[in-house]
Amino acid sequence: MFLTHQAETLRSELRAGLPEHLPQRLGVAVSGGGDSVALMYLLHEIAQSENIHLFAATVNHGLRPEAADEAKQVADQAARLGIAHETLLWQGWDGAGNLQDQARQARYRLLTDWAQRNDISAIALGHTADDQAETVLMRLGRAAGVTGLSGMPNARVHNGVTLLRPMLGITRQALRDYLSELDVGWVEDPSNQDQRFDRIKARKALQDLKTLGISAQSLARVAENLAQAREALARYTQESARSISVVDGGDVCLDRSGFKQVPAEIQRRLVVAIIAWIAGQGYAPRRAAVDKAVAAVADGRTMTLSGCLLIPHGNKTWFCRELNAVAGEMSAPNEVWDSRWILSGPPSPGAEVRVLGKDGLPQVPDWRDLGKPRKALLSSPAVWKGEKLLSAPLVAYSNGWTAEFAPHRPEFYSSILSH
Ligand SMILES: Nc1ncnc2c1ncn2[C@@H]1O[C@H](COP(=O)(O)OP(=O)(O)OP(=O)(O)O)[C@@H](O)[C@H]1O
Repeated sequence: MFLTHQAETLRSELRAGLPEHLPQRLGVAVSGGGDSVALMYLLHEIAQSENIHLFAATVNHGLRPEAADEAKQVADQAARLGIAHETLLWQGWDGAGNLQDQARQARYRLLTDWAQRNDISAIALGHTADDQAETVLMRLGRAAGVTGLSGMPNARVHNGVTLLRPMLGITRQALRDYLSELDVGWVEDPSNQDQRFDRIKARKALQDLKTLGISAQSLARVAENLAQAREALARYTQESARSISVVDGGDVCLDRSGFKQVPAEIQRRLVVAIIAWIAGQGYAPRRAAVDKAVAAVADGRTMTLSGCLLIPHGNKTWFCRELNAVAGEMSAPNEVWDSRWILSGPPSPGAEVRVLGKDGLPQVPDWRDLGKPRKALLSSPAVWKGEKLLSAPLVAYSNGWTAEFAPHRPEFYSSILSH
């Protein structure tokens, strides 16, 4: 295909937003809108010159009658480029929850499942500089910090698949101009005109901000700058964690006087990182709750937060799982318990993994000798047969059993860099 100077610039900007080494099989999510159609055409050029396979998918949410035709239009465009294309149908909405949110979650699930089925390790998405600028504007309204204002990340892993956003520096207009030049059509999503959505309001506000010299591109650059600052803060947090905390089994113990000496921003990041590591990413606490936790650590007070318990213990604060959060967790041996642990041992018919709890701890002979807070021990995983405790490997009562981290679970200090 003949490329004009402008198209060539776009292509190299897009390439710069992609990882240096592209996977052999790359996916592209194409809604049929101008951004993702342009992405498919540009990626097609790149895939040809770098000799990789490109695959495209469109999700039909089944919410608008025209959606099937739109998916067909993308399928035809893909076919003309020689790209394998699949339409993924969402049939899951049961009327519960927020429709936009449910549709979005379903879309990512369908796309990542599609990628896994086809051995595709990364999917490119068509978010643009305008989307990034709108995100930043909306987050300004929520008084976000460095992380929030760094906008959408250009890569993140979802359901085992890497989602790439290589066009965060490219404007929507440049992509539409490119398509017009190629004489390729696209669909305008009708929800774009709908004032109900904050994103659309942000889009309109951006028009007005132009008089102040604030453009989509400048806000997208702000996000990029802050993403670099976020990266630096994550490293600072990691270094602080290494010097003032130790990992004990699944718990993290933080030295109180060391904690008081690090800047407030790092204190908050430490607390968030510890909680995310212990309780899982789905438990991200709110800013006010994090501030309370920082104060609780500094003052040596007990607190519960997002499924974790913070317990002062000597000159440390012990972060562990909260008993109530895991009281109902049950799994078989060799399976994952609480998304964290795998307990394995000798064949024991009828054995199950449950929390040690108040019934189990008294059955462990020497738990007091461990010198750990009782409440931290209570929430440990244990192996039970009926009411009989077989093992509590994290409480030095193993009886031939071991407790290992679930395979996907990162080590604590490296998990800090993923925030
Ligand atoms: N129906 C769809 N089928 C395939 N891909 C889609 C679909 N909808 C959106 N996408 C992909 O997601 C990108 C962003 O689209 P859009 O901005 O509408 O989504 P969003 O819900 O705002 O995304 P996010 O919530 O992740 O910011 C598109 O450019 C495209 O790559």
